[in-house]
Amino acid sequence: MSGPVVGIVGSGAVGQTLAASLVAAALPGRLLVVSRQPDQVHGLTADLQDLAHTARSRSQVEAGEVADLHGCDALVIALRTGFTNTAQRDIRRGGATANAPALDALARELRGYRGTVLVVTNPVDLMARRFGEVSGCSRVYGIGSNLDSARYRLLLARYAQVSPELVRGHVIGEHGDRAVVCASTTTVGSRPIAVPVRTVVADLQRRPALIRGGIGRTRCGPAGAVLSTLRKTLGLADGIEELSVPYGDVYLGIPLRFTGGKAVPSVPPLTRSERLRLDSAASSLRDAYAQLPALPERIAT
Ligand SMILES: NC(=O)c1ccc[n+]([C@@H]2O[C@H](COP(=O)([O-])OP(=O)(O)OC[C@H]3O[C@@H](n4cnc5c(N)ncnc54)[C@H](O)[C@@H]3O)[C@@H](O)[C@H]2O)c1
Repeated sequence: MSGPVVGIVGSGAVGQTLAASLVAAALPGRLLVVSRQPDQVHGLTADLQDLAHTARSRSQVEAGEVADLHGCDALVIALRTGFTNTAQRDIRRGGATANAPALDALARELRGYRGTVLVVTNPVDLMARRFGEVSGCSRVYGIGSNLDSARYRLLLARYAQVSPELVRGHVIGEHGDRAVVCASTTTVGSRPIAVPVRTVVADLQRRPALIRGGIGRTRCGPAGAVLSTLRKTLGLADGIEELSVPYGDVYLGIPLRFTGGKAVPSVPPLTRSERLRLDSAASSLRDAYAQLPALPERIAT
């Protein structure tokens, strides 16, 4: 076996699609799948082993327990506890109260873990912060703003009728209703472009609903965002990912430039109104974090 060892926690829509993407790309030497439902994990593991064999992938796939995750180079947390999301606005924040205790329990078991942790569980900016604070892990990144940014570049390329590779631009802040479009620094073919911000924001907000309406859950986009981030964090590729990391006293999405697996913040110059929107996202996330269920006394940080 050669190649990094990657663990996935959660074997639902995102976990399954991600696992299949990783095996098809032959990124992990070994892939460990951990979840709450043993039947689901064992079924998925067998299916992925079939994929590895048919696609001639070198990835070995195994079911594992949380304790086994300490041996991984990178972990992806894509769990979702059972709850009904009734939120009409701030939909991703609807899972905060339900998911936080599961993240806490996992974080406690992973104290001392030294690898990379990618948090996918929503609301990702709050869950990444919670996981980072409870576990003490230093390489915790929330996935979401890079997916927003990829969608943004795709939509702009369609408006401008150019290839998406020609579009440069970021969506930062919250992976949610307070995402900030960095319109002032967006370029197409190295030239500034007048971004139709309202149209873009409306289209960005509609896109997850469009996907959910058709296939129940978003899964392929997040899987791609994780795959791309794993390559950067494991030092297999250099480049920029917009990820949720500590920003002042909160976590929110900013561009990080990865070189050889090491990240340096690379926030573009912001106009006054972009800066105000980012500050507003930070303030709202700070308030929402304070509303999360309290940590048990003995582990409060
Ligand atoms: N950040 C992003 O860009 C992004 C995109 C899409 C989805 N998400 C989020 O990812 C999460 C997963 O979404 P999904 O559609 O795969 O959900 P899902 O309900 O299909 O799957 C959730 C999985 O988590 C497992 N699970 C539940 N509690 C667990 C625990 N305590 N320990 C281990 N496993 C546990 C379940 O058994 C199930 O396998 C959700 O929070 C969703 O909102 C984030």
